[in-house]
Amino acid sequence: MGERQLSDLSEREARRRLREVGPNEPVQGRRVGAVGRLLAPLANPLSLLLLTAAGASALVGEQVNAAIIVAMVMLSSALSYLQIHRSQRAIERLRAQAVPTAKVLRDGTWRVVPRREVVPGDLVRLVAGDPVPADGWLLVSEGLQVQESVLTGESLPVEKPPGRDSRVYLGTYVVSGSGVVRVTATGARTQFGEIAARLSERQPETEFERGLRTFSVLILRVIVFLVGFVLMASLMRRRDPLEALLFSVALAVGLTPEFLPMVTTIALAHGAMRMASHRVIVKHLPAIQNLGSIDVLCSDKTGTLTTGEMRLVEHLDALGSPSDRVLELALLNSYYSAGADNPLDAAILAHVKAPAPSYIKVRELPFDFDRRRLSVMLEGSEGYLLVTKGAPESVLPICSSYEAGGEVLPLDEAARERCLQAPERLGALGHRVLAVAYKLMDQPSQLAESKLVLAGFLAFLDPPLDDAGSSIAALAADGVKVKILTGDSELVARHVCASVGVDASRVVLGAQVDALDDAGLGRLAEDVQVFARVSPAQKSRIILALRGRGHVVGYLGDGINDAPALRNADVGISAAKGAEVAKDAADVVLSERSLRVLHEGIVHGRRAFGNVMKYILMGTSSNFGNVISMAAAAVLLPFLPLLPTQVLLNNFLYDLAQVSIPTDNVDPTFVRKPRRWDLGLVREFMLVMGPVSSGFDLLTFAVLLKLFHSSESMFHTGWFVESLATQTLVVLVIRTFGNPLASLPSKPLAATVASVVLLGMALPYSPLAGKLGFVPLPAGYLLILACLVAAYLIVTELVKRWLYSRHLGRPRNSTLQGQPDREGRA
Ligand SMILES: Nc1ncnc2c1ncn2[C@@H]1O[C@H](COP(=O)(O)OP(=O)(O)OP(=O)(O)O)[C@@H](O)[C@H]1O
Ligand SMILES: [Mg+2]
Repeated sequence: MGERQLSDLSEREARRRLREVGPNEPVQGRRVGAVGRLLAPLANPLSLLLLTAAGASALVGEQVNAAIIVAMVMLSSALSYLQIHRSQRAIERLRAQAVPTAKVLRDGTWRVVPRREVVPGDLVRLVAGDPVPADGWLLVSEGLQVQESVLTGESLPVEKPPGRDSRVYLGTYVVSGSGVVRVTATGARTQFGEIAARLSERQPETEFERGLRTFSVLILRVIVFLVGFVLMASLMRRRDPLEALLFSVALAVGLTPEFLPMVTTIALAHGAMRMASHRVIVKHLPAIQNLGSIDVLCSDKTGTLTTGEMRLVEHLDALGSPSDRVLELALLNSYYSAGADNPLDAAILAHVKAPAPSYIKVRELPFDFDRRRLSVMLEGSEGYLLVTKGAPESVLPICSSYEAGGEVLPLDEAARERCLQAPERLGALGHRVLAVAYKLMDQPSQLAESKLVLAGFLAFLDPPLDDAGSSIAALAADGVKVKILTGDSELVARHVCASVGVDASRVVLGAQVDALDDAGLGRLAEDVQVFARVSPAQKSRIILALRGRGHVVGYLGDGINDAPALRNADVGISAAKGAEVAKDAADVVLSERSLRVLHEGIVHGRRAFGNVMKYILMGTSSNFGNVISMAAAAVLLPFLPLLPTQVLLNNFLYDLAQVSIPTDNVDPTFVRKPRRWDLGLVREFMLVMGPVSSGFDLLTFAVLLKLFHSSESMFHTGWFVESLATQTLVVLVIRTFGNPLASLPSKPLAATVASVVLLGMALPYSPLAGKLGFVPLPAGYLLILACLVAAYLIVTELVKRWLYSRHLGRPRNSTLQGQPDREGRA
């Protein structure tokens, strides 16, 4: 059936059906409305508890307290909401540049529409590399082969002839050939909608999210323990139960890193936006973070190390003499094959610049990455002609004779040896080599790829990219090992890798990969930098084996054959010009395939991570220490060490100072190594820095009680100011691994920290003081306070150096923290 007779949908009818059946999404994305998102931070149990407590306070006549609590809960929620909302909007705008599309026939013209707008009845054109956008049957098929392993487990592509029984399914993708599909079902109604949805989702949890979760569990445990303890102690001291409860809740709020989601989102969004200025699109925010953790980057060769623009440079007969005959045959193969959208075929067509002789195409055995060859059967005046081209290793075994100098001779062992000389010579020069073979037949009996005549070889030049060598060196210097996983031959891989500085002293072939179990492959893959003649499934296995050894693995590739590897990597990276299915499977899409841009992305990822880590270490050190001191004081003192509202205000101001952490500068040394969650460091910070900070709090208590014989209000005021100053200023120490005087914070961070400390000091002298329960502090105390804060900062600096050197200096061997550093380099 010609395409002219295809009955298409009108745009109007398509829109009507879209309204009727809904968008073509396997699982309807749960869209949270603006109100829902505004209320989400409020729904955190602590906020609810606080609001309940505020209600109770109001009932017993403490309206001021109630108002303060409600105001603070509202303000934090609003701030969080606004910031997160802004970042998400920015990310959605970026993501809109990478929406998946499909080509449909409507109102008589082929047009590209978002894939979610495909409706039943639509005619969809599929070419190699396209994901099948919905379920349907094939009206037209030109050697269409579909990879259905996600649904059937079958790893070889399935050939789909045209016809009503020839169905294609959402979730699969076209490996070669082309066709037109009549859509029968979309979205959740597709046969495999559910499976497809599950598969198209990324791994449920990224490395970063896992880290966040374990951290949250840690914090939750501490909160439950501490708050329970304080509540019991207060009740045993027969304090007012409402006040004791409020105080405990306030403590819990103080411990909760309530701005963590906001800080994380903003930090990651910052990274994403900076990457967007290099025209790199990040599809999921956590992918940025994972970029920063990558310690192994696997990549295919073409377009990463080389320009990807193929040029045909030689055409030789089987024994290596120049021959036009081989070029003629190659032209027939390229011209009549359906998936002509490929750089090798394009190079052949471009080289010849003349139309191919006219034949009738009878059949095609399309290219696939396991056979690595492609055959077409043509009908002409001399009978039936079968032309095959492909990797020499794949074509020679199906030949029984060869052609040289116009003569056809039997291909015995000795001849085979001689025929292999030309491709070896060309491969060693870094040329990609294809073999061409043919067979003449009277009958188109079967498309048997056997007993062919080897016509000769084609050599293609694909020069290495200028900046590939320097980018690989830069990545290596920053702790990212680059490994090449190519479907090309060992010789070519060796040559190209050597020219860009990848160690190709050992090259492992696909066949050797199959002989190994996962554990063995993992060990081997750590040592070897270059894999050649690997199939898509083997690429994927190598990635999984490396991940199994505790590496965070990125995969860069843009071909159909890269899709499984992209899916299985921690971060899949594809290019805008790549196959649709590769872009679908990727987390990050580069506008140009460039290792340099990717390197920058990795640095941005580490920066974002560095800032998130600062927030976490802040919260778990001085903030944690404060809460311990409060707990201790609540037990030891005859009165509450701070009023519940003061605890909340203190925490609120402290949080405010942290809002600008995502903007902070990150030490250049920090971004020079892959960074991963190190819960051990967090825990140690908590256990060491916390008590250090409590020590200074206790010193403050002593000063207030013994030196100044403070009243209850003065005690509250004195401690409020001390605690706010210490826990806020300590960011200047924690934010850098090195000397805080040599590494300056970003302007917004410096500004928020300074304003919060000054505001805290000014409050006791403000008109609000009375309502908040503050009294002016004596000048003498302020002087001592300044000394205490200075001493505290010096001590934390020393302790920080010790902690960081323990955690960041030593070679790691645990797979959970840092990457295994086999050479033991720090
Ligand atoms: N259109 C084609 N016709 C015949 N053979 C082909 C064609 N395309 C590729 N091949 C053969 O299949 C092999 C593997 O394909 P390809 O090189 O694209 O894999 P790859 O893993 O993506 O490689 P790279 O790392 O260079 O991108 C090629 O080296 C070539 O021998
Ligand atoms: Mg490729």
